[in-house]
Amino acid sequence: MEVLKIATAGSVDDGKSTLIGRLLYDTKSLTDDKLEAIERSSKQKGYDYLDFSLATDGLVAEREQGITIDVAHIYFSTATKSYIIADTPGHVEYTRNMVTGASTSQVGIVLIDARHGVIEQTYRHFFINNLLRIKNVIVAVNKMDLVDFSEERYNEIKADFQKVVDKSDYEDQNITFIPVSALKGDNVVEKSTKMSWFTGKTLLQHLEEIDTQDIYNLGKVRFPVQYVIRPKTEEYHDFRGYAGKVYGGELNVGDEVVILPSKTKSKIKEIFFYDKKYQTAARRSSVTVTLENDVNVSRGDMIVKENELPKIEKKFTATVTWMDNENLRAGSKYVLQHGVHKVLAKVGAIHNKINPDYSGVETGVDSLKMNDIAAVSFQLNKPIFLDAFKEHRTNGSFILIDPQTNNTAGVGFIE
Ligand SMILES: Nc1nc2c(ncn2[C@@H]2O[C@H](COP(=O)(O)OP(=O)(O)OP(=O)(O)O)[C@@H](O)[C@H]2O)c(=O)[nH]1
Repeated sequence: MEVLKIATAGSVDDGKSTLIGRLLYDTKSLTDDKLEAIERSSKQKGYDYLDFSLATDGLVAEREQGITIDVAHIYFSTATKSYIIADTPGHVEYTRNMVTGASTSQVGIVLIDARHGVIEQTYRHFFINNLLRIKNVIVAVNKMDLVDFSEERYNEIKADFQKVVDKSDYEDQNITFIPVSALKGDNVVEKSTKMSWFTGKTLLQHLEEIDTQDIYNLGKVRFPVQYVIRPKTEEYHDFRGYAGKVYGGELNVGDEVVILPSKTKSKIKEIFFYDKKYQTAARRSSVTVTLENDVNVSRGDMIVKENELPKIEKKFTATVTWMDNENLRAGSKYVLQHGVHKVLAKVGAIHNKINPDYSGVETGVDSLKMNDIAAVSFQLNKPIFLDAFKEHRTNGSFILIDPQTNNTAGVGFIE
């Protein structure tokens, strides 16, 4: 079954929990005991509607206790797809959580309270969706019941949001606006009877119809070798397999390939998944391949197609989101982990700090604090095989590790 990963972001009280609760409720994904708890609590509180905030109560409880949370993941499925929702809090101090949540998502939901319209946080949420090249963004204008389901108000918000979209440099992005009432259930799973002026799909219908093929088939194939398999048994004496995960495209038997960094040429001879042989290794599959000739391949090498070489560089610029308590400073050193490689990286210049509210950039900055986003240049002690993040989400991103504390201190997206 297809899996669609969604990242949601909204400001406090925009109704994120309610929207997720409504999705779970209307798709009958809540367990009986959760359902009972919700009905009981709603009755106790004297509500004439269901208190969906309980559907995601684990997260809420953590938040109330002020515990630093990562990203909560919520799972549900329909007959067509399995869904994973990465639920991230929308505050500026959680920017790093939003980045982590969105970095593996294919769809972003930006929530807007219809009464308040586009606010500063809306810009930041959209910016993060753009930074991470999320192709499908759904702008859910919520609480339509509190603005009399007004088409005029909805159009006003849409026009305001469009001004932000016009500033974006990501042209292939699909942006879909949907007016909803998460609380009352309008246009989430069921079509609203109160907004006949809206002719689009409901949120779930839209999610169901997103073409995951289109999202997955991107970029060039990158096969970082995780293990070299050389069984020492007599039967397999000459066997040399290279195990790893296929990123960005497919590998086929007979493909002309190049092994990096040596740039030796070869051809894919066999593709194994467990003990069975296949003609094709699909994107994101974990396989073992063998090559036609006896070439020297080690862990950390990368197999790519002959005419699709990545860049081999020791110097590059990346957009970094900083995640550590200790500031990032120009001149300091980190361990940069890019796929299976760990190299030493020295921070060159911090070119500019980007204001995610689209108000421009700050120059002359020499340190970054937690949640800051900036263009930073790096110098490595060894070259890595990289792509620009725009062209390859996996091979275009990395993490920075503080060598003293071993903390993940930042994430980077190569420019
Ligand atoms: N009238 C109306 N109220 C809504 C709607 N959606 C959410 N609410 C209410 O808005 C309030 C906040 O909703 P939550 O779902 O808790 O908001 P949240 O964005 O998850 O907030 P945090 O958990 O604090 O981040 C609650 O009282 C909800 O009942 C809606 O469509 N209409």
